[in-house]
Amino acid sequence: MRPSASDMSLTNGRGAADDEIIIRARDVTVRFGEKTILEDLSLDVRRGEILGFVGPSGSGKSVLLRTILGLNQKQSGTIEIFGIDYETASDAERLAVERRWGVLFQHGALFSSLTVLENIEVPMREYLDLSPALMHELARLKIDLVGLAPDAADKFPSELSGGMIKRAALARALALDPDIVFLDEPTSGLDPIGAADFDQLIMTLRDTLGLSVYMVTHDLDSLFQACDRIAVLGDRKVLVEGPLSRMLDFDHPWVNSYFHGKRARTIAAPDHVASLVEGAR
Ligand SMILES: Nc1ncnc2c1ncn2[C@@H]1O[C@H](COP(=O)(O)OP(=O)(O)OP(=O)(O)O)[C@@H](O)[C@H]1O
Repeated sequence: MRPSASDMSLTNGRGAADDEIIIRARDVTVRFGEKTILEDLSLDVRRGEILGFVGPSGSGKSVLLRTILGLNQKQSGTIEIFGIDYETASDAERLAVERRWGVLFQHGALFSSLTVLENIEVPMREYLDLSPALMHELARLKIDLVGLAPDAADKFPSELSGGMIKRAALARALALDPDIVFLDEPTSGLDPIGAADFDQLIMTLRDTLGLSVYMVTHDLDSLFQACDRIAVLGDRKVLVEGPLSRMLDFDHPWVNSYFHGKRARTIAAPDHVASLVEGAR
């Protein structure tokens, strides 16, 4: 059963007890031409936590995600992931880091010409040296892990619902048994029950696999019910990070309107949480 919103206002989840920092960003500045997107930004992600990353549209959430993944250049600052600075790392170190993360890009980003099984096998082919039979077997385990029916394996993305696409993309992100997954807007486009189911899956994976989760989201339900900690991006840096209770106490116009707005008040109401739990059954 999902924890209640009031439970979630406390520091919670297995990550809270374990302070090991697996991503440490310090004083990160990213510019595109004259435009500064991130300036002296610092952020920690701890092992075993679900960190929700939120902020106004266009504030730079995707830019930060891409910068952590080494897909964007930064002008200054450092980002260590598993204690390794990806930018200055050797090829072997980079490979080792890449094998420990999985990414679910916005809209799933599955290869449309490949089946679900083949999509999940893409990272396995890239990073592991396994026989086709073993890869098939592992890919089928991932399909089961994310709650898809076995017959999803042979379907193409065009044959899947939005929720199934998210799950298939998550299965691909989990292909290498990563320590951390990066999720960019994982519940966007899902109906509330589908989104609640997906959040529940993420929480189960955190609890059973000890997975750390970095989740960019606009979804207040996810922030209130799934995230152990939240970080808010604004004014080119992390304005505040901590459990939900910290967001609720933090005095900043955007943070106030987001976490105390009408929609947030509805979500925080226990009846709403109960109805979501009931609906997800
Ligand atoms: N490669 C790029 N070149 C130039 N500008 C870019 C590039 N990538 C992102 N930007 C700019 O950086 C800013 C932040 O974009 P980003 O996509 O990170 O916002 P976001 O917070 O993820 O927004 P949303 O919540 O709407 O997805 C935007 O003004 C965007 O136009």
